[in-house]
Amino acid sequence: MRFPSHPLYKLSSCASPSSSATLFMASKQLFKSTFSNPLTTTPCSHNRQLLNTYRILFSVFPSKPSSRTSPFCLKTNGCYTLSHANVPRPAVLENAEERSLVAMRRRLTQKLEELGMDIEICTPGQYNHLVCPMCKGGDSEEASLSLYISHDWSSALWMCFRGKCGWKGSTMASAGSRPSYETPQRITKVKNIREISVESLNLEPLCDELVGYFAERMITRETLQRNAVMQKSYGDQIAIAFTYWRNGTLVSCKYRDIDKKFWQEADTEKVFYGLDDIEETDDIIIVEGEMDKLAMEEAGFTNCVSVPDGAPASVSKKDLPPEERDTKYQYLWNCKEYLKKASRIILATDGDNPGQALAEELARRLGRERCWRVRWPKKNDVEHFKDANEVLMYLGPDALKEVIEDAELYPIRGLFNFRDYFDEIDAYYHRTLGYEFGAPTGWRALDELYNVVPGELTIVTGVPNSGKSEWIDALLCNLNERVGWRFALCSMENKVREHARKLLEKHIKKPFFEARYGGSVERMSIEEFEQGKQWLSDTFYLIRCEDDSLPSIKWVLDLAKAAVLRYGVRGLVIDPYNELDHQRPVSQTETEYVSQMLTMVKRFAQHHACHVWFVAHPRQLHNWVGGPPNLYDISGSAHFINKCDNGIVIHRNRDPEAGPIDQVQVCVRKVRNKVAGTIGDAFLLYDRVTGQFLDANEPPSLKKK
Ligand SMILES: Nc1ncnc2c1ncn2[C@@H]1O[C@H](COP(=O)(O)OP(=O)(O)OP(=O)(O)O)[C@@H](O)[C@H]1O
Repeated sequence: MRFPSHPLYKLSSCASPSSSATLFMASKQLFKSTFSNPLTTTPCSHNRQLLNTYRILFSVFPSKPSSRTSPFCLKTNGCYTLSHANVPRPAVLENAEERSLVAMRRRLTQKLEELGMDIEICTPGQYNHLVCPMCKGGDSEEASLSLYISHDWSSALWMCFRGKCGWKGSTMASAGSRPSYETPQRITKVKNIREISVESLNLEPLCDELVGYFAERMITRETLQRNAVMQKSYGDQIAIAFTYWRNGTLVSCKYRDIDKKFWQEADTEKVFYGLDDIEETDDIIIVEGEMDKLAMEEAGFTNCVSVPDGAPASVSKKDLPPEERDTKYQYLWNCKEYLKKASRIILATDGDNPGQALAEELARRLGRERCWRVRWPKKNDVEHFKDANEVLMYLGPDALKEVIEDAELYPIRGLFNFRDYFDEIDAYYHRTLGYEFGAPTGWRALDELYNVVPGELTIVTGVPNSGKSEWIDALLCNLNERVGWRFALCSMENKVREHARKLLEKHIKKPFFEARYGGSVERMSIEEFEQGKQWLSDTFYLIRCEDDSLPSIKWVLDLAKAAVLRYGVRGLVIDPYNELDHQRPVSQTETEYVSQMLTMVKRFAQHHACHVWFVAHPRQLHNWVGGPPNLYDISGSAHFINKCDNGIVIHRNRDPEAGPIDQVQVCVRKVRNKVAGTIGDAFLLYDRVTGQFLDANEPPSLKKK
């Protein structure tokens, strides 16, 4: 039957004085108690039905649950409470009965464990809740499997309460008996949708006290009337009844008690609450609860619907299921005719994580391009208001209206506006990010041309023996000395001890050994050496393949990521490129491979704000006449020069007639970021004794004996 005058139903004509007296008493109950009737304590009709099924099923067992705890007693948040009491184990098996109990328990345990149930914390004679071995509790990993083990461990019966799974079965401890169970049902469709009416559900007009309850939440009598909010009596207790309509016909009803426990009429159609309000509307607001839908109306928005089932715990990682298998969001597909014309859908779900997950799930299904989202105003310095009803209650209808008017486009992954980055751009402008101009190299001549920006990639090349590795080491020492950076080193050609020697010489500015190359310069003392070792371990982290295999770029970057996260390194050296494992699929050219590899390196650099120096050799130069090579000469691909942020060629003079033999030319051949430098050549002097690089006009800081 149809609700007689919806939406013009007059609540004021509701209760007679006598009935309102009864209701007043009843509502006292409502305000302080939970319902004694188990039907009213289940959160949804589906579970209620299952409970009924259970009662019938469990009557086949001879022993009754000993616990007086209701098998499905509800926590205030609507979750089932679990009993984790341990089963007492007899210390001594005094008689045959006890021995047989232990044997049965062992056999039953084994059978259940074979089915994947972990029953260690289960108590016999009670309903225990476990993670279902079939569906693993879905995305939220809820303990959805209800397992009943008989008192004497002779049998067990189970059912998974997840709509998508529904796995159920039973088994006996007796030898030879096999468990019987049905395969999980994949789709739970509401079969045989019931025809309901206000009369058949025994719905009543709201009593004054409930109207008062809504008034406290700033929901007026007019709004309640327009939405046909009613009540239902359960013995001496009452619940609010939110009526669900489609084309003026009552299709479902959801009840709520004062503890915010919800349950819904069984076998009714799942639709949005307030569906008829969005017929033919271009703009639609979707909220997470009936109270929010009513709150929106107070702010002047009737074009609003509420989802019927609340929000998921998190966004599903799976692809969207086909419509007919999308059980959790059936209500959306059932209402698709109403939604398809909407050009703007404002997702005004709760500001908490489930609310945001719901917004994302809705946007995935409705099409992000026509979705908008709201930002709930601040409650205080740390918190925001959670939903529409909270905003209405604390800030009033105008503030709620403003929230909706200020709705912003729902973000589409990969599609941005500069506005999305304003915080970052502001920080860049005000130079609060750090190293916007790059960290200086420590050489006056070079600082004009090249500065080290976090997140950039520098390719370093030069003919063999030109001093590439030495120069990078010297640069790292400078950076550490000036700005305290630490580094991850993947230097495959260096023995660890030799690399340590080179770095220590640069740091201590004395030769490591008393040997020919040191000439008359004093060797570093044991104290200096010990202090240097401490500096080495505080400054560098080594990425090395401990077996003979070549490391892949992915392997190197994964370890570098660990070094960033664990030790806060700001730079990574990969020296040289050709010592990495470069196996590639036959279908891929070297050029494609290099491009892909450099993309990975750049992503790593940007994501972790870590500068990467990548050493690559030039290809064999047949007609080399002693000049610095070109960046396009790098062996493998032009992508090295194309993809890097900075390209540097290290070149040294080997002809005494052409100039000083210790002179090093640092050719900055590419600088993408003009803030950090420009192309040009800087000249440094190499001190072979200490491995230091010095500005050409600066005398080496050598200590003579
Ligand atoms: N300007 C220079 N004058 C003299 N010797 C130098 C100069 N620069 C580097 N060397 C010496 O050249 C040798 C090789 O240096 P380094 O390993 O840095 O070169 P590289 O370019 O990385 O070589 P490769 O391409 O073989 O890896 C070292 O012994 C180093 O001391």
